[in-house]
Amino acid sequence: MRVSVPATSANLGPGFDCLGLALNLKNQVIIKPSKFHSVSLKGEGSNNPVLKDNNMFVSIFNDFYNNLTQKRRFFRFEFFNEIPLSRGLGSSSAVIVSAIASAYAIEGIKLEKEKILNLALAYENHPDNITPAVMGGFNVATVQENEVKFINKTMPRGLKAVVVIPNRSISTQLSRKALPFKYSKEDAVFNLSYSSLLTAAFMSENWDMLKHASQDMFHQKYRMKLMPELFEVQKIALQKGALMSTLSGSGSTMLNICSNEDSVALAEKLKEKFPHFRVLCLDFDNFGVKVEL
Ligand SMILES: Nc1ncnc2c1ncn2[C@@H]1O[C@H](COP(=O)(O)OP(=O)(O)O)[C@@H](O)[C@H]1O
Ligand SMILES: N[C@@H](CCOP(=O)(O)O)C(=O)O
Repeated sequence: MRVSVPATSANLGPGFDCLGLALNLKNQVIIKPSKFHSVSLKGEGSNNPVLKDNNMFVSIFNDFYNNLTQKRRFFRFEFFNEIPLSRGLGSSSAVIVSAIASAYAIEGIKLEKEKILNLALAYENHPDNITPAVMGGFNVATVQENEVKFINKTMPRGLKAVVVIPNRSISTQLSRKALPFKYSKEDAVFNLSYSSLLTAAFMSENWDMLKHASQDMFHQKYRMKLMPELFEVQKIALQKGALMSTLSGSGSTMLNICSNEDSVALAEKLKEKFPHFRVLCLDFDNFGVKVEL
């Protein structure tokens, strides 16, 4: 059985903990019944011993599998990871979502995507990464009485994401602690109005509005200060044709959305200016988690 899951970019500026979209950068796992437990890793995280010995995917998979079947069986897990860890591209959501989907699928149980999403909430209580990881596309999501309420929209082929990935990681948990405990009414109204405008821009495909609507007062400035070069990435991206440029999730990646036509030149310019960062030109993913038996 093969399961794949896309990277995600959350917040999109003002939509802290509620907006997110999926990118065509994927983690895949092949799971086979085996006499012994074994793990092989290729790609991102393959030199990290924790991922081999105490893998979050394996522990979530086992929790669900054991609960579902009451059986003790062994598996071989072959991971092919494209999503960098702790860079704000939803690596932890990808693991959570794909582990849950895998545990059911290997027993031949077909689980609705909404069910996977609600089970994933037990591991990540903000729905902005897990929703696009499950559903693909652009998503607006909130949690009501332990259920994710969301609206999903397909991303068009005419746009690309140019992501700039620094070589320094930022843990989501730690970076959430760096945010203010309280916000003023002005900041709350600011983010409410910009997040609403940004959502309307995505839903109506008014791409010229993205630049105006993607401003934020809740988290970016606090987080980007930890890596001041990110302000320069944002400035250059906007000058060189990005429709919007925001911190991806809790960072350290910057997400730049642009037209297909502008994407190569934008990526080249960012590579030239920031040779020590990784720059990828990606399509959007519109499918989300995928199980192939
Ligand atoms: N491919 C993976 N396999 C196992 N665990 C992973 C993998 N990717 C991420 N993780 C776990 O998720 C953590 C990163 O989560 P987090 O700090 O939320 O960053 P991100 O922004 O990438 O989601 C890692 O430290 C690791 O524990
Ligand atoms: N809304 C969350 C999103 C975290 O995304 P990640 O990809 O960095 O895990 C936040 O801003 O903390």
